[in-house]
Amino acid sequence: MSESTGINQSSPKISRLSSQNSLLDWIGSFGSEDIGVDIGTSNIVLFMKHKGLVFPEASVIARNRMSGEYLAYGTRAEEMEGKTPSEIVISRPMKESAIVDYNGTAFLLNSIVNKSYLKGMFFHPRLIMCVPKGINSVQRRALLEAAVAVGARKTVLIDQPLAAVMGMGLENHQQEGTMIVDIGGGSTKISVLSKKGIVVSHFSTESGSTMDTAVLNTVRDRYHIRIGRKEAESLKIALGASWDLDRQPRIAETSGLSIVSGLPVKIAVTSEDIAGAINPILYKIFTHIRDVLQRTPPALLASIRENGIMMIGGASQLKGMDDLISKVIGVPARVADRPSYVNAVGAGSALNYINDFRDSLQDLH
Ligand SMILES: Nc1ncnc2c1ncn2[C@@H]1O[C@H](COP(=O)(O)OP(=O)(O)OP(=O)(O)O)[C@@H](O)[C@H]1O
Repeated sequence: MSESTGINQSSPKISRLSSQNSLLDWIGSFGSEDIGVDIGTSNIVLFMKHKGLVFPEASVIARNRMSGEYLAYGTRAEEMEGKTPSEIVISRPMKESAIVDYNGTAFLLNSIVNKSYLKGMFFHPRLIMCVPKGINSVQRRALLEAAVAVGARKTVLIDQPLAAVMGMGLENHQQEGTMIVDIGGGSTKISVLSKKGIVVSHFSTESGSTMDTAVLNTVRDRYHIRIGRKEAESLKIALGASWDLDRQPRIAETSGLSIVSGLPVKIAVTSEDIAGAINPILYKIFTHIRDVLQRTPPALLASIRENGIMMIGGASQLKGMDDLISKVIGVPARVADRPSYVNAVGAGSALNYINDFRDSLQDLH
């Protein structure tokens, strides 16, 4: 069970912050900033109270294998992938929406905050961080330690679906019977909310990244060509999930290395190939959606049917995915505006109530 905060917009839960009047809080408030943070497997998105949305950075770091020294972070580190000598390791500190490299996550977050804000001597921001519903205590601690590394003087953890409804601008009374399907780079999170909070939720590891792996394997097996993850991602984005809807053949070109000749080659991949690769993943996601609907209290089902399924997360933008969900599940589905940023925007909106929430950093002591 998650220990993170359930935020109710119209009547925020009041549990007074004991460190609110502390000396550190007072000193830290000078020239400081409140920041909403969404650390994802693929991207980190920040929302700064005084600046708004910060352009997302890839959740990637570059490190020297021997010395352990960090060399780059974010999109710059991602661009180095496959182009560096063997002593430089490019890695993702998050896997399947969980922290797997604690120091790497702290370095990444610290670097992005520093870049976005000229860190002063007394820079001690207050953070609201999104967490998947049901996060375990080890992951919770890891996130709080990353917050400490940034010098945070207060940190509030907010369940992602609650951040999402705020990010979509829904008032508390409008969230009754809302179903959110968040298909990200590392996981799919499905939640149903009532006015009181999250009623049913489900977490699974089907994701944009597992789709990329499936595309990569299909191209290797079918065409005997080895392509990179970026190429697989581009094919997924270009051809999407619409084959199952209209059976219109579409093609996209990609380049890779022939396994037979060892030479670089260019090939055309079809939408049918991509459907063959990603359909087993999509249909698992549909099964999870059905399971969640079956566990949803009947009183909320009518509102879900009326409101439709809200899709967020980068991979919800897969071409045809909304129509496919509508057709298979029988409930209209639509993709939210800026689906990759909704959680961070929601955490940013929650900053207005930050004084009212308990400081999770207290649990570290
Ligand atoms: N137009 C698009 N069509 C299909 N997939 C897309 C598109 N744009 C981005 N994606 C995919 O979205 C995924 C990243 O989504 P997002 O940034 O929401 O993930 P994340 O928040 O980092 O991950 P998570 O929340 O699962 O830990 C990647 O797999 C990427 O390929």
